[in-house]
Amino acid sequence: MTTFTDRAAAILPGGVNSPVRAWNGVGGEPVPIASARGAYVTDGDGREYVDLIGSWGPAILGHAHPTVVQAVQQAAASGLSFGATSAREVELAEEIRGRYAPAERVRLVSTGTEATMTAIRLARGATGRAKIIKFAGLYHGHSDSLLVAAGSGLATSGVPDSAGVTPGTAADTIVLAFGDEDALTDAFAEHGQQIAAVITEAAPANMGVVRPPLGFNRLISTLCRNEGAVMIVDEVLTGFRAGPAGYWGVERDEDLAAGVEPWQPDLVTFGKVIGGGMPVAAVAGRADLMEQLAPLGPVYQAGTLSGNPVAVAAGLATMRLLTDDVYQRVAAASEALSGGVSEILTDAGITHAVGRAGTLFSLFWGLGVAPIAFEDVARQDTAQFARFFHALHDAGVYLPPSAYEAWFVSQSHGQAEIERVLDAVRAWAATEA
Ligand SMILES: Cc1ncc(COP(=O)(O)O)c(C=O)c1O
Ligand SMILES: N[C@H](C=O)CCC(=O)O
Repeated sequence: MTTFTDRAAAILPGGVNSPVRAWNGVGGEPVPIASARGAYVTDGDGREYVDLIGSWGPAILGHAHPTVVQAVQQAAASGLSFGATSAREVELAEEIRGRYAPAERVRLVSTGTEATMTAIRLARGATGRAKIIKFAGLYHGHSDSLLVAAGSGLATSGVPDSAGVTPGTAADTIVLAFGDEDALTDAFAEHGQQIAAVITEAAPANMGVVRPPLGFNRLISTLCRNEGAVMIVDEVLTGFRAGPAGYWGVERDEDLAAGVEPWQPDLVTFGKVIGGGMPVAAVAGRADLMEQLAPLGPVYQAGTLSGNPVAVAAGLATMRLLTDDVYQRVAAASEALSGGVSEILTDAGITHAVGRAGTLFSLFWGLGVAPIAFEDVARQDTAQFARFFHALHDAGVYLPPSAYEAWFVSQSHGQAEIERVLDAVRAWAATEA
């Protein structure tokens, strides 16, 4: 009998439309998902799972929030796409700037990949320089110059560089170990006048979740300012999820509490949450840089469906629902789940570490200390994670099928869902110990 996986694999390369959806990192056949509501996804056979993928980040309110669904339905009834600016695009951009002050100007695009690609082009156009610095294990989407030593699906596959990226393109990308202050300072000493930008995830979350070492983001900001380079902070994943003002906001609040002037990104990229599950992303930042974009400036960027009215309606409704109460519930779920899982593993003598950045977290398998650099992340026991993944899946919990991805909770993950996950972890730990 032909299975769904066979049918998908016969038409979609690898059976998927994005590699992280395949189960290459854990083995086995992915089940098709038919629907999602709140903290749950349901497969084609009607089996329900507590969902910890959350569409890889957007579903912070839980799936199919009625207010968001209604906003989408109303917007769709008024026309699917205009190809001209509409009021909601301005409102969404204002909503972003109202929560994230360095986003002085905002250009809406459709994917995080477009946002980071545009940010790089803008930095190069504004500085007249070619080289960029990125950190090993961090993922910024799939544009050529960023597909070097990348995290997420590339780390999962064990092949962090992509075929098809020319040596010339890759040569302009300098790769450094995340958190290595000396390497960063040396790179600026050697290439200072050639460096257009440093791009970093506000907190890495595509090689597991890594809290940046104290002062590392500030050092990037200082070196960029001193050398005339652009600091690009990628908040596609962390933006409006790690905290109300992304992970930048977490560090800003810590700085303010310590009486220190917060550092500022020059450019910042968003995606995921700002689209509420629809294709919306953004590049934003300092007005003088952003005004280098066409039609004001010489750096070209465009998109037929950029600022699509239906997608923007989902993003705007989502952003407007993101109250302090939502963030408190997400933080409580994240704390209860990460703390609960860790306690069970510790009691069972299973070596692990928890990586946390704001409300984001992931587990590192076989490592006693949360890693910072990708070379340490890569020492994880991925075989143990694969056993864990399948045991939880059998028990009705859908984890990201990779040891290199964050676990995504939402405001809908309450006590019942957390208990269901912890029961499944307890049962697995008893067999594994
Ligand atoms: C930090 C980060 N940047 C960029 C991207 C690319 O976004 P997209 O998948 O929407 O192209 C992702 C996720 O995919 C991401 O996590
Ligand atoms: N880790 C990726 C983004 O954050 C997962 C999304 C994808 O590549 O499909």
